[in-house]
Amino acid sequence: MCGIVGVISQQPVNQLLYDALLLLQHRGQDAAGIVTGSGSKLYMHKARGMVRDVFRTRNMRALPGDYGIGQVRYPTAGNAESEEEAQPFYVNAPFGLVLAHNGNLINAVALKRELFTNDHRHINTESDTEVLINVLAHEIERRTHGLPLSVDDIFAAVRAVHLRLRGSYAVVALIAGHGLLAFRDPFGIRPLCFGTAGESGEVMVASESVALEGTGYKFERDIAPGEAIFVDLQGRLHSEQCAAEPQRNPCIFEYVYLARPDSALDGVSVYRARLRMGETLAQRVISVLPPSEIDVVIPIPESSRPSAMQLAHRLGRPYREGFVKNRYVGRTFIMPGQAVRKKSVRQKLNAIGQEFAGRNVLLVDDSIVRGTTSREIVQMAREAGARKVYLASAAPPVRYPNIYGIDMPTASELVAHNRSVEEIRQIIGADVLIYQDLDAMKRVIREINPEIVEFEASCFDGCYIAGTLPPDEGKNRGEGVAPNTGRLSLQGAEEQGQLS
Ligand SMILES: O=P(O)(O)OC[C@H]1O[C@H](OP(=O)(O)OP(=O)(O)O)[C@H](O)[C@@H]1O
Ligand SMILES: NC(=O)CC[C@H](N)C(=O)O
Ligand SMILES: [Mg+2]
Repeated sequence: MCGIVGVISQQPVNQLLYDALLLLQHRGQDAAGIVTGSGSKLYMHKARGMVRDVFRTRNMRALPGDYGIGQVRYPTAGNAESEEEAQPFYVNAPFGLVLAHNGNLINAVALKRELFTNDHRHINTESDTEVLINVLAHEIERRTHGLPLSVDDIFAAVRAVHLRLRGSYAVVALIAGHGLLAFRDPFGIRPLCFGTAGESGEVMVASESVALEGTGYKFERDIAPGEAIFVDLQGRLHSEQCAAEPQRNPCIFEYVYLARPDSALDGVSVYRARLRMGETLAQRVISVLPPSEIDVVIPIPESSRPSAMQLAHRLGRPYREGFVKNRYVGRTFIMPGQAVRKKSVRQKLNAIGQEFAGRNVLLVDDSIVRGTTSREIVQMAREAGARKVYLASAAPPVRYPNIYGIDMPTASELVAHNRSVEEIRQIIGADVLIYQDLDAMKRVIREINPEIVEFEASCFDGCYIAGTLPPDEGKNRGEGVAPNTGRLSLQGAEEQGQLS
């Protein structure tokens, strides 16, 4: 996941984009970038770091204009350390195009090769997003060739883009002097919605509804899977379904962890989904442990709170805040590198001794992925004097890699991969370990919006609806993964392109 935003206004948009990115900061902490447009001139600033660090006053002053896009990055392809891979990306032809992307392409290596051999386009970084912008640019260029750009050309280009890309992509792009384009992959894996403000048709597109609400925009609707919308500089909104067979399969992990609870994605309030997950988890707990064995239910802040609260309510046991979160430490799961993640758990969370001393505690987390948090937390609960430490996860075991925009690309790093619940329990060191049931979780979220027929839930069920990595890349995954990061790498694609 990453956070993306785009806006067309009649006023300067630099502060608006900054504010929206701050509201999306939980989706990406590694890099941030904004591009604004004034007439047909584009202005860009992007760098590694959190929003507050990347944009100083002088940078903000250098972003004039009344339309723009922004991104906060959580790298899932290429190199987290590369400043160049911060988004948005820019290509000068046709017209001047900038683009920001949330998601992950699984055929980026093949596309890079194709772009080089057939389209004579050079990709200079390891980022799949640079591939994406070049595919879009090529498809727009093919349709215009020196002629003025029409809305039909734009939608025809998006249709062609859908045919070439595999994987997940929610996209915002500016076409200099023309307007704002946004589209979502045919499965709608990553979220994207838009809202309006004022009488003059100001439009904002964002990954999550919280970015609209927090900046004074009225949520209009989600962008449908496969749909594209184009807003011209006068604020006229055009939309078209550009995929042949769209189907709504939102990523279920957004509801578990990625999104903010005060957002609604694809018609589902994330907060409500988390409360319901707490209810189904309570049923699992009751089937394993009599509630009388539990003295207190304690959430592992931040994301597990709604589920833990509802679970405690269902069990009729007290809910207590046993861990205090240092608000100046970011989300640990989306930090790059295991060493920094491990260190950050202790920096981030501290136990309140009296909530643990002599008690049987049920700790609740939203998910257990690498097990970094759980291992540390269980140990901290014991150090604080807990008699028994039970652990419940509001998500099912994460057993398979995610290749659609969550940075868990290798199975071996997942604590639940190829392990029984008992084996995981021993590794984590809990007295009892209880997981959510996948079907129950899907059912309760689907009850909130029955239009969602299926979810993208590959990290739980190993089913990859938008395709898997090609066998050679799968085989080379160890090598095809950038050193120390575990992320997919595009290295070598160009050489192969040159040879063919
Ligand atoms: O098993 P792990 O690999 O440790 O990953 C899972 C943990 O990481 C996340 O917390 P994070 O600190 O990122 O964010 P939060 O404050 O939103 O809970 C998630 O909420 C779990 O607590
Ligand atoms: N998490 C994401 O959405 C990542 C976007 C893109 N694949 C990148 O690595 O920059
Ligand atoms: Mg957490």
